[in-house]
Amino acid sequence: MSLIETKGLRKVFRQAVKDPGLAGAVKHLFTQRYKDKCAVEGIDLKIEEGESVAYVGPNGAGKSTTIKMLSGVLVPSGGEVVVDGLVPYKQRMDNAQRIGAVFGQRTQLWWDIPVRESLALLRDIYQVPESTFKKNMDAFTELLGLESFLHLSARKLSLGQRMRADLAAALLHDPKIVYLDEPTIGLDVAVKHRIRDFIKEMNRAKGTTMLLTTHDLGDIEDLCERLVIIDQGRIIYDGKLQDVKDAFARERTIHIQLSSPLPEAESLFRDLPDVSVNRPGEGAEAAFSLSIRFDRFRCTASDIVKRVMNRGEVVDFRIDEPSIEDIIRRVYEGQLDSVVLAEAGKGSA
Ligand SMILES: Nc1ncnc2c1ncn2[C@@H]1O[C@H](COP(=O)(O)OP(=O)(O)OP(=O)(O)O)[C@@H](O)[C@H]1O
Repeated sequence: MSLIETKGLRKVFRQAVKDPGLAGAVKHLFTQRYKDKCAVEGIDLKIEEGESVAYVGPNGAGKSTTIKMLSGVLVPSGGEVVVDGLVPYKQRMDNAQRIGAVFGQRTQLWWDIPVRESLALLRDIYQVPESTFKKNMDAFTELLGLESFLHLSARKLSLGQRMRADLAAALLHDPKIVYLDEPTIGLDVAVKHRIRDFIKEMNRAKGTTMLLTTHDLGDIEDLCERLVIIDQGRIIYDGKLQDVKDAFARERTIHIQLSSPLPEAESLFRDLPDVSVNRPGEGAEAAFSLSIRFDRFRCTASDIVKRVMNRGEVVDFRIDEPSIEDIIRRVYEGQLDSVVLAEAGKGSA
């Protein structure tokens, strides 16, 4: 059995239907109307020990609801969920010992006491042995740079400091699984990198299984090999991040710097389909540089560079990798349907 396994997992919320304005609120007091909102609609998910999985989707797709069911906060309306052999909503205390959770929008630290004391309280709650506590505190203090604000209360922390303290709090008891809900939201680039490095290190050194929800595509590319895309409560893609890139980002661009101008470079590629040549920059600079776009399934980067090298001296070149950002945006916008995505997933799993 996988470390995390769900079968047909569902969650239906009962939502109040109110007419707008004060009149609507008053009317609702007397004649209550409700509708069912299916937030998660039959999720089948298997996550193995040590995996790092990105769980992404547009706003309202059902990501947080899934994580809340995995962590035992919400009781499912249907289906099955087993995490490390436990049913989270039935065995909440045992489950809590094995998981850690970071919610970017909220903190689990006590608002008015110094971070150092919050962490000591968590040590007692989770009954972390003193030697583990000390080892983890030393490692986290260094990796996350906690020293300068351990004496401050959570109330006084900046967002980046708070997030680093929250990560330490979530991992203090060496959980097998960590749920990260938007762990880098609103952070500057330097703190983001620090947090990503820390997550990678925990996954690498301790084999911690990570399930990450994020709208930050840098997080996904940096931290996860597996991508699960959810939309309207259903999984529409589950496979390797690289497969999605391969299927939808066929286009590559090689930027070449030349030692002398190369006129009519277009003629070098006449026999190759789907190759186009641009000259970035202005004036003299444009004469020395080429940007060549090609379909990597129809020809290779070395084909392109070789042809240029036969006619001129190449000083430098770089290849632009496809960005996952555009692909996921297209999925969100419904441009790529589930059939096409399923095709991309063949060969993963
Ligand atoms: N407690 C609740 N009561 C009623 N409806 C809810 C509740 N929690 C979530 N929902 C609804 O369920 C759907 C899924 O919400 P969820 O928070 O899981 O989405 P999400 O994918 O995490 O979105 P986001 O990226 O915006 O955080 C939404 O339509 C939301 O309005």
